[in-house]
Amino acid sequence: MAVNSRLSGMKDLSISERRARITHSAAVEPESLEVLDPEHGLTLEQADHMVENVIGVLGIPLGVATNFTVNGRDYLIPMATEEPSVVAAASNAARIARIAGGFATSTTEPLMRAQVQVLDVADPHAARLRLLEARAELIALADAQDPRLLRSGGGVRDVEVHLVPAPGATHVVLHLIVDVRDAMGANAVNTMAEAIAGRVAEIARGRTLLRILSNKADLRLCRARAVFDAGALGGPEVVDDIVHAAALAEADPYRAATHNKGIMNGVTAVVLATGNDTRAVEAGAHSHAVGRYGRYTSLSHFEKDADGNLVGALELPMAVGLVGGATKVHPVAQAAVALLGVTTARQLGEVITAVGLAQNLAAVRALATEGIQRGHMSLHARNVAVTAGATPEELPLVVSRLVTDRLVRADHAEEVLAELRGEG
Ligand SMILES: CC(C)(COP(=O)([O-])OP(=O)([O-])OC[C@H]1O[C@@H](n2cnc3c(N)ncnc32)[C@H](O)[C@@H]1OP(=O)([O-])[O-])[C@@H](O)C(=O)NCCC(=O)NCCSC(=O)C[C@@](C)(O)CC(=O)[O-]
Ligand SMILES: NC(=O)C1=CN([C@@H]2O[C@H](COP(=O)(O)OP(=O)(O)OC[C@H]3O[C@@H](n4cnc5c(N)ncnc54)[C@H](O)[C@@H]3O)[C@@H](O)[C@H]2O)C=CC1
Repeated sequence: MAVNSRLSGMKDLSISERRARITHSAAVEPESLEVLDPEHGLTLEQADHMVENVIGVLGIPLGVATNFTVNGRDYLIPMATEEPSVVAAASNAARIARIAGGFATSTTEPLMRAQVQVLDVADPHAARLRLLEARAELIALADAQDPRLLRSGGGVRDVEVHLVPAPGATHVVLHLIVDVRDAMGANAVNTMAEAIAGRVAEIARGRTLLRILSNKADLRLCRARAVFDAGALGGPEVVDDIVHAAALAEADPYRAATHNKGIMNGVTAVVLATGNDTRAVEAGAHSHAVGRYGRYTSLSHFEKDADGNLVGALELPMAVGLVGGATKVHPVAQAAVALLGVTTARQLGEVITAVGLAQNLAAVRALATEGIQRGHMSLHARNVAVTAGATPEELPLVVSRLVTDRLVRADHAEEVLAELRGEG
């Protein structure tokens, strides 16, 4: 069944009504969403198998972003986040992108790097050539570690040898370039790196030290672009101002860090929802933000097209997988993957990149127009009211007062509560 992600008014529904709309609009059975109930999600026993010294599990809200079209196909996007307005913002931007056909995405092959560091090499330049001469032998040795990966069409694709000038010596660093197919790939490439290290030491005539993947996944890139209709954004001045805002992020690292945080609001939420490694994706993104000019800058770009509409473009390293890691063992992650309906790691990475671009656009549009506080803080007001002690019955009244008074602050929430309760 084709998914229809154009769902309006989800915010006004109860949780069970939202679930009913989702199962009606996507190819998932209602029972598959039952694991989203806290009492049916990750069990203590499952958690105890995942990490060490387990004493409990942490619940994070799982929302669904609507309106996404990627490469002509609709997706409902599971997002795990503690931050208010993230899911709303992604849905809002996807709604605008949809007018011009949604997001177009592409990806490289899923290539990860593992590094093998060699120390105490007397002749680093000659050692580099000796290692490159042994390319076929090293590839065969590494490939022999992972027959399942080979059967899936993956395996080592190349060997590079970098000479890294470091204090006191030149380090010889061999890179194994591995096609990890649908895995995130860390365990797969780490096993290979450890397996070839002895032979690398012999050939280089040195001592191997670190044998680990690089989180600078610069050969595993996902790209997303979209046209955002000028009228739906608020007019030509808004387009120009978003371009001005993006220009500051390109030029100024103080702004770039916040701009990129806005992108990661979306990216990390989907990475987490699907049980993937958030730190790996974040490390990759921030190293990519330094880019080829050696200066930290924005990951995305916004420009005005010939028709006066806004065009957004985003490229990100994307080390995510569908086999291995928590994705396969966490029941909620499995439900999230089923809801997304992705079948390859590359497809997952492309959708995540589209979400990153949407998230970025929503935030920058808010900043370039009314400011972040109205949209974000009116949703954050619920947290503030609960923190101040509002009961479920008092909540709507307190939230509405905080928003109308444009004072979304704990002290004001306490004042409003005292007033409501006839105190003071
Ligand atoms: C918050 C909005 C979307 C309101 O925007 P709005 O224009 O008031 O929204 P609306 O009521 O007209 O609704 C438009 C659509 O937005 C979605 N939507 C709207 N409200 C909800 C809701 N409650 N629950 C679910 N979905 C919602 C929904 O898709 C809805 O369509 P509909 O369903 O009506 O057909 C807008 O102001 C916005 O996009 N703001 C940006 C918020 C944001 O970026 N938050 C992230 C936290 S701030 C941060 O960490 C990053 C930052 C900002 O520093 C990054 C940077 O500096 O670049
Ligand atoms: N620096 C980092 O980012 C590090 C991350 N990790 C962790 O490593 C885990 C991910 O490692 P993985 O190697 O992805 O997991 P994994 O080792 O659990 O699964 C990958 C394996 O699945 C098999 N496989 C089956 N079907 C496949 C297919 N279609 N495509 C690819 N492989 C297939 C292959 O044998 C492959 O080696 C994550 O939990 C991550 O947090 C571990 C060490 C360092």
